[in-house]
Amino acid sequence: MHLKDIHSPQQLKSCSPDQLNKLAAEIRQFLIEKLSKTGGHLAPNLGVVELTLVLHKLFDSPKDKIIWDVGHQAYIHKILTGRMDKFDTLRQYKGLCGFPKRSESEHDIWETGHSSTSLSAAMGMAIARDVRGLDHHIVAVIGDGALTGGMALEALNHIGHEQKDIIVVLNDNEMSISPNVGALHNHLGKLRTAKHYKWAKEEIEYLIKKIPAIGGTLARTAERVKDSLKYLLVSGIFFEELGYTYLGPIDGHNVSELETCFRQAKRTKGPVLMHVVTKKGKGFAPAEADSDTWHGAGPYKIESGELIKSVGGPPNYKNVFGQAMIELAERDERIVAITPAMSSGSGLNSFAERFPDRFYDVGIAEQHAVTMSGGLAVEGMKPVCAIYSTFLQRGYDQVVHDIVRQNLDVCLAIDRAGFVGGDGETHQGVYDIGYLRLLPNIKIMMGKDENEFRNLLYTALHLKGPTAVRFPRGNGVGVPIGEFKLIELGTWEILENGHHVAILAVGPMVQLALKAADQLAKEGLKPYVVNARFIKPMDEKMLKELADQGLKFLTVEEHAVTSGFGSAVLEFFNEQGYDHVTVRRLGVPEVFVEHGSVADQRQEVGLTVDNIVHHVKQLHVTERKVQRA
Ligand SMILES: Cc1ncc(C[n+]2csc(CCOP(=O)(O)OP(=O)(O)O)c2C)c(N)n1
Ligand SMILES: CC(=O)[C@@H](O)[C@H](O)COP(=O)(O)O
Ligand SMILES: [Mg+2]
Repeated sequence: MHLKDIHSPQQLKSCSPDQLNKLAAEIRQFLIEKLSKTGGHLAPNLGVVELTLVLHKLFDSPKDKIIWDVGHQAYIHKILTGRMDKFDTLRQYKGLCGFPKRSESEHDIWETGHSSTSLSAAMGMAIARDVRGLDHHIVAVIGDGALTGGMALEALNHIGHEQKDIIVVLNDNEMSISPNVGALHNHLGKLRTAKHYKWAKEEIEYLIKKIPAIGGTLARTAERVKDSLKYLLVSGIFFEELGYTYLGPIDGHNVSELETCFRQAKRTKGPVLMHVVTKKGKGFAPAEADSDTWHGAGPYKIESGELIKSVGGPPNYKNVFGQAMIELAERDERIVAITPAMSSGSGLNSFAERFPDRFYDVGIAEQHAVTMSGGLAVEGMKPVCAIYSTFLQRGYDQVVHDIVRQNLDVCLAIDRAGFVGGDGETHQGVYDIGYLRLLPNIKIMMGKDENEFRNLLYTALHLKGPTAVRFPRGNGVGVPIGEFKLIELGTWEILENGHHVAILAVGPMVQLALKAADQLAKEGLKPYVVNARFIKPMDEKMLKELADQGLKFLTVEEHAVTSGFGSAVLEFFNEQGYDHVTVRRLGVPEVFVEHGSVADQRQEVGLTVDNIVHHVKQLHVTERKVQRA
């Protein structure tokens, strides 16, 4: 059977291990070829080819539920469930989602993107199954990185307590995006090397009982031997003490071994922890050698493994951040950088090499990262918690309860603020202004370009109390990088003087606003263009001055309109008694914006030069109507 013949997982049921191995080779070739054009999460997927094949051979999806934690490694699952022909559109606008998507297939039983949710979802599904008297299997595939996520441990604890029939497949490749961290990771390391402790106790009993004649007696005796044997061997005692039957470590690339273990897991009552050891990037040498880089890669040349990157041009914001952090840490030994498992993505690898004792990758643990930053601050350090906007959602109570309420000097460096492109709806950074600006004490800011971003980071580190410095995914504008300079808190910048309408733009939207102003000038219209670089506190003096001129306002932000910067402007004028000021808000409506390019996403919601032009003109028209009335 060839890969092109597979249209349903049912076709795998009759495949021999040898046939599955041949399919695995075809799948790897398919992934390497397709992703060389589209980019995507190559290394994670190359590591789970055999695992996914055996899962779909031995379990009956969608009756049996297969959940993929993070879900970035579900490409083979998608290939085997009828979506192979869509891979040319992977992570593209209106194309195949890079994560499980319920609307794509009945086999995508649970949508993921953020890490560590699979076990909680599995528990919910298991309770539902049992309450309804059903008997299907529930399998959650979770990586060693995702297992460091707090909610995964919460669920692991609960499942063990309730003794639910759930098969937890720990896909252990020793890697998060970067090398995995933590004591649990170290424990797994011991288990990984325990080649002799291959089977759970049931399997030992099963083998002993097969010994002719004396097997039965021996089995009873073996109870004591086995228990002592278990303690003698490096065993999954951590998991077994939590109530799991531990099976492993298992070679995650050995189809026969995987089949034997999954068959054993299927007949085991109660929760099972299958410890599967895999190689991230397996089958593509560059990805095996550097699975951090190839965790999520852009297009590349297959032969050389060379990533196809645009050379020259403006610097990437994450690199601007990383460089700025090094320069700032050289000046101030109190500065400490914290990242929840995103050191590469946050541009902090060089910082980590330069200041190893002032850099902490805490694992996929956003809540811990935020509160640990608070601990650093109360002891006089200057923590910079580098965290994607979307992942900060995971640590929100810690921001409220631990940081802002205590008014601690913590700087939240909020990366990927705005649209993120291919990761799509689970990763858009479009809510943080809304969930932060309502809090007392916090200052929120976003630069119009990479140079101002540096200066705002510098300013934030000189302010008392909590700060949030937002910056987008992708490249800057290409402006010269100057010396650090302080920017007065709460001051905006008028970039274009004008009349009738003031465009108040945040971050990258400033560039769109300036382009719109250029277009409008050709038609004799000249709006103000204001760089609203402080979202909280706003430049209230300037707002009043502009309103007193009778101007109308157009706010532009790559953020949810509801609760965003534009709402803050509306609230301000309302509270200040400016009852007749017109404010139009451009931003992200109350929809989840799916994967595609950032340009696609902006186009979809109307964050475009043309739409800004349209709204300024519209405000002029209403202006003339009011004058005529
Ligand atoms: C809450 C959250 N934080 C961070 C991330 C970013 N992230 C995506 S995959 C990943 C590493 C996952 O490691 P692991 O679970 O071991 O899977 P592997 O890539 O090794 O297969 C991280 C940190 C995320 N998706 N969700
Ligand atoms: C799957 C996941 O959550 C991460 O791999 C994420 O895709 C990284 O995003 P960036 O590519 O913006 O660093
Ligand atoms: Mg891993």
